[in-house]
Amino acid sequence: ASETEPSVGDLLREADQVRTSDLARFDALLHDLDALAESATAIERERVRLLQAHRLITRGRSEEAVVVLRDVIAEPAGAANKFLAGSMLANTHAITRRFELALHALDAMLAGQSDVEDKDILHRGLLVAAIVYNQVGEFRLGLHYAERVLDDTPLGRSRCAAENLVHEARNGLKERVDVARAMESVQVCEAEREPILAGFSRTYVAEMLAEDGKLEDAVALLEGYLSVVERAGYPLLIGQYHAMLAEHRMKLGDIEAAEQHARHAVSSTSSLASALPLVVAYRTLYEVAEHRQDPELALATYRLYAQADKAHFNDVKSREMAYQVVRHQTQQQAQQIELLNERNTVLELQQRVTEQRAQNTGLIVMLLVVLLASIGFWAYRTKRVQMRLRRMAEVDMLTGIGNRHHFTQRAERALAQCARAGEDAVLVMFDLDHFKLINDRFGHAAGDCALRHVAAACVPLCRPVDCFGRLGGEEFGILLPGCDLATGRRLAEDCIARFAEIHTADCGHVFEVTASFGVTNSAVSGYDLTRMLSHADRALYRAKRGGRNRVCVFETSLDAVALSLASAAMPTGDGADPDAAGVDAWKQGVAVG
Ligand SMILES: Nc1nc2c(ncn2[C@@H]2O[C@H](COP(=O)(O)OP(=O)(O)OP(=O)(O)O)[C@@H](O)[C@H]2O)c(=O)[nH]1
Repeated sequence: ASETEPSVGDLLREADQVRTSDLARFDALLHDLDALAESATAIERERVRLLQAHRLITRGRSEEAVVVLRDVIAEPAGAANKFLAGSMLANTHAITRRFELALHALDAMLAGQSDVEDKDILHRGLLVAAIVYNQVGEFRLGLHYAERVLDDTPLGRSRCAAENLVHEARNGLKERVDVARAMESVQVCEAEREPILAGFSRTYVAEMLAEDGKLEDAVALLEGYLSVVERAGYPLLIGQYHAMLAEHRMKLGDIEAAEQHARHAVSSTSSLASALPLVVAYRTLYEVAEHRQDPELALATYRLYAQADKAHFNDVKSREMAYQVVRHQTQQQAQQIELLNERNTVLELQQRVTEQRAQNTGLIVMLLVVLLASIGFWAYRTKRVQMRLRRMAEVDMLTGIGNRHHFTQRAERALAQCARAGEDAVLVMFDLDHFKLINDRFGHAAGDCALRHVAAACVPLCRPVDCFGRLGGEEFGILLPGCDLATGRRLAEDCIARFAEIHTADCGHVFEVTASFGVTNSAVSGYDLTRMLSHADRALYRAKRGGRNRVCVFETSLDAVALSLASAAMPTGDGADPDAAGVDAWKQGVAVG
């Protein structure tokens, strides 16, 4: 059964075809479509609504139709439906002579034309545009839209309608209508069974014939078709045929026929107070009365002619005015939109400026951060270099303890502090025993290794306030501020004990490391470092002489001999410490010996 049953699409197509020609069938189809609403798509259901609106229009219920059409335009299921609804709305307003509304509807409809793919629907809209623009006297626009339809070389009814609209527009523009083309469109319209449109096409041909002085031909053409036009039953067209015939007959001197046609024209268009045929008909009747020298009738018909002419003129002007009003409104709207757009642009620019400013601030902050980071980095690098340089200047690279220069500085400061505080300070000085032998036997690297062991063994015995340094070669010094002689001696003995525990296997050879110690304190030697060093050195020398690997405390009675011997052997320089100079000379003598 489903194979024979027509689909919603089929029914829609048929309803569309018969909507103007067969109202009974159209109603039946709408009824069927209503029943099939469930199986229809949203677009199809909407198309049914548009057909229902069409039925309302044909029954004179245009107000209700307008509500439906506006509804579809506001929320369409598809672009084509929106366009179709727009064209129907414009047409409805034009039929009810609300040209401003019609023009607004057209503007809205034409804005969506590029979205319409269905050519038939597009042509329907463009034809409505041509009709409305011709009606409001904008024949250029009428011509444009009618020709756009013809550009697509449409068939049948669309071509017939478009051709007629082209002729109407050219006529309105006072341009010549192409007679051959008008005759061709007559045939197209007749083939489409559109007697009214074919009839209008003939009026354009007749007009051109009359313009060329071929009045008889024009009359023959119009009269030959008059019965067909009368059967078609469109009052305006019937009126126009009779009015034209009346005018031409009058010119040909056929007064009786002219009067008859004029009266027919009046009777068929009497309900259309502003129709042009009425004007022509009354004018002919007036001319007939004049011709018959009937002043009373002439005056009466002239009055009617003047009235009809005024009504027609007013009608034309009001339609033209509608166009101007709408254009003005549209322009105003466009200006308002432009104004708003400009305002938006200003706001956008302002926002961009604000953003740019924020961006710039961010950039500056970033630059500052980068700058601070690099300054910080360079400060850190410089500090590190400084620290390295300082360490290099203060530390003995072989043993890692303070060098002689640093030892001297720290020890002098500590001694000055002890002097101020009236505290004792003790200096321990030691020299490795037979170090030359170690070097000679095991090599210089083994000697270096032994020096590192010795320094490392002493470090844990010193307090942070003690000054421990390598005075040169294999000679070391430890200054203990705030300590007495006994403490110094104990420290020296602890050192001896620790040296005895040194394992030199990691130096490549196993050998013993011992040292000889000389100790003095500030109570005996004073707070002068050079003097203390000198005294400690002398005690150390005694320790060497006494058999090495031992501690000797400076004693003036024992060590003064050496001092005076050294003083005598060594000439003293300007301001030189006699004690210190003596020790060095003496030492040199020992080394030589
Ligand atoms: N490996 C090494 N040897 C050094 C270093 N500084 C000095 N010497 C050596 O230490 C030796 C010191 O020898 P001397 O002053 O004769 O004294 P000694 O051999 O220790 O004998 P006494 O002091 O009398 O016990 C010299 O041979 C120097 O070359 C050093 O940094 N590394």
